[in-house]
Amino acid sequence: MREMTDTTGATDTGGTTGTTDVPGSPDDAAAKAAVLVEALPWIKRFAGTTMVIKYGGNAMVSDELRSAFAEDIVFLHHCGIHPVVVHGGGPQINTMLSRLGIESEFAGGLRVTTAEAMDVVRMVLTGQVGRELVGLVNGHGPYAVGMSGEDAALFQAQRTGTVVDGEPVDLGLVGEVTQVNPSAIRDLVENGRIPVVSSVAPEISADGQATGEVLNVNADTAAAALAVALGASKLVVLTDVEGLYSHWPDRTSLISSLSAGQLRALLPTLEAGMIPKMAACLHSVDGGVPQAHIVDGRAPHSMLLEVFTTAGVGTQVLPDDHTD
Ligand SMILES: Nc1ncnc2c1ncn2[C@@H]1O[C@H](COP(=O)(O)OP(=O)(O)O)[C@@H](O)[C@H]1O
Ligand SMILES: CC(=O)N[C@@H](CCC(=O)OP(=O)(O)O)C(=O)O
Repeated sequence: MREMTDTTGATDTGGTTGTTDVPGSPDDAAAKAAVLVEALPWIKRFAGTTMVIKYGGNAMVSDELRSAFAEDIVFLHHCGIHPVVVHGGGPQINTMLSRLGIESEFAGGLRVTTAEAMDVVRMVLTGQVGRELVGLVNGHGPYAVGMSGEDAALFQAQRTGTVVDGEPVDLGLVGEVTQVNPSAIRDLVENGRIPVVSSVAPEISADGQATGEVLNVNADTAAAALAVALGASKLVVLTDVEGLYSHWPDRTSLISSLSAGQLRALLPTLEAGMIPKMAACLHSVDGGVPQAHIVDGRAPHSMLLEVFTTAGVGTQVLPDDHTD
């Protein structure tokens, strides 16, 4: 098990093919066999469990990466793991908003969302990004089913604001998931499907009434709420950075592993997109998910390295009382 350490990010994935191995040579074959054998304990440990994989918009930057992501998801599925994908799409929303001439700003890592922007958020997440991921996964077989938090009452959300420099900020149509009804996700998983979830949610008022509005939920926050509700064995968050840095942007300060308590202490010092991301990891671990991981989605197949190798990659968050 990794200790809380700052590393340079160099990771021994144990058994990857050496550059000196000649393809097809006995050494090359032995190295490949070692990689497969190393995966065995992890397959045994996680087969039959549900993993929530959050795919950030910044990690979807090329066709190659998106295809590799779909392969990894199908790989998990065929190892007997039940992947549930929650996707983001922040940069894709930005592109559409600017194409339409709609201004957009962020506060505390969350989009200040007007009614006009909300229409675009919903359209891009459910109609564009989600559809594309469903299509890529289904290139491998009839697995993926797209859903939003509005479908089968998956999520209910209440409006939330944020605090920047001690001042409260009104975020408009932004929500925090207050209720998850995972029965539709469970039905899909039991039937061999891979749910692909967009993070918009119907609004519920403080007295429990549906308001008829739809709220924009940060995808990290939605993924954490879903991981807790599903009793997931892991939350894996794919983003555009190697993991959490204790002294961002000092690239020598990558944290390979930290406890929930250590993360709680670090959280007030974080900035930008890392705030909802690390708050989501903390929420999931506090809610009973045994481990949460931040992984660099720009490195093809980084998720497979995280799940199936001993050293893992990126940053992992563990409960305070973890034992192994
Ligand atoms: N302490 C930190 N460690 C790592 N990244 C950080 C940190 N603080 C801020 N960041 C920034 O947060 C970004 C990831 O958040 P975000 O852009 O919202 O990703 P995503 O689209 O995957 O949700 C990184 O690319 C980096 O620029
Ligand atoms: C409230 C809020 O900020 N919602 C996000 C939802 C998409 C998202 O979270 O996408 P990434 O994971 O790619 O950042 C947004 O509007 O950008």
